[in-house]
Amino acid sequence: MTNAQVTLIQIDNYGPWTVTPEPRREVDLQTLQSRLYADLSQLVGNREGYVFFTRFDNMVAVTNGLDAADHALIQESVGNRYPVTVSLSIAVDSSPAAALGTATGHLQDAGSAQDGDRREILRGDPLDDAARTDGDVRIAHFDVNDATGKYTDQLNEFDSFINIEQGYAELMRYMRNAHESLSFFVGGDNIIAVCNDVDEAGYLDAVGHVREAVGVDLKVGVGTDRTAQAAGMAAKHALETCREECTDVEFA
Ligand SMILES: Nc1nc2c(ncn2[C@@H]2O[C@H](COP(=O)(O)OP(=O)(O)OP(=O)(O)O)[C@@H](O)[C@H]2O)c(=O)[nH]1
Repeated sequence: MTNAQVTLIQIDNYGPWTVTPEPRREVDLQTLQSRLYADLSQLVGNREGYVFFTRFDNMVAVTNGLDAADHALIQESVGNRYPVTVSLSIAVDSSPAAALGTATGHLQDAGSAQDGDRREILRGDPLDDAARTDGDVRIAHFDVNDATGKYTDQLNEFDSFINIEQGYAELMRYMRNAHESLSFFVGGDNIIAVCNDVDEAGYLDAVGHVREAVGVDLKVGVGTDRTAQAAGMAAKHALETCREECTDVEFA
């Protein structure tokens, strides 16, 4: 059984900050958000986790292997580097969607995202080190078949983007509803899903659903390990096997 440790990262009181004392320049907000994501990706990545940018003001991380002290250090580091602070909430569940739901609940209980007094909350219980196994994190790395030939080299960038985003929108909803899995667009034509125990038929259904709904062809490599990065790397190798064998789904 998988045991995903998910951390919700939320910028504290960000909405009011973006308009105080008057609306801040959009380019500065975009720069702050992308730099914060880059720093978090490295801070969590150095400890074998993954961070997904989702809406930038809220980000989702898979943090198996990071304990409470690691989270506190990351929080402190952000507070020292940025004009904003972040709250972190951790939860563990065999269902990634349930883990994120629990983590979100802890933070909502502590106050609103736009509450000026709710800052640098750190809540939740990381997975006990003794309980960790090589089966804790399952990552499915989805990739569009021949995105270059079908979209990038054929269409203008915006129409390519619409096709990729429509594939993403269908997949994220399907994986969320059918498999309690969390899927994130990570650039290019790539989507990384944090999954629970989905079998081959489940992935084939997801790929078939997206093909039928919006005409986007996907393949997927699946990896399982103790940490997000190890599982993610195994998933990438499985994706290479899909390319070699011309298959839709491969497990590492
Ligand atoms: N984030 C991320 N992006 C990638 C990765 N591999 C490729 N990309 C991006 O995806 C784009 C398309 O690359 P590919 O998926 O290799 O190309 P393709 O034309 O779809 O070919 P096939 O996948 O072999 O069918 C690249 O331009 C990159 O932007 C990856 O592992 N991670």
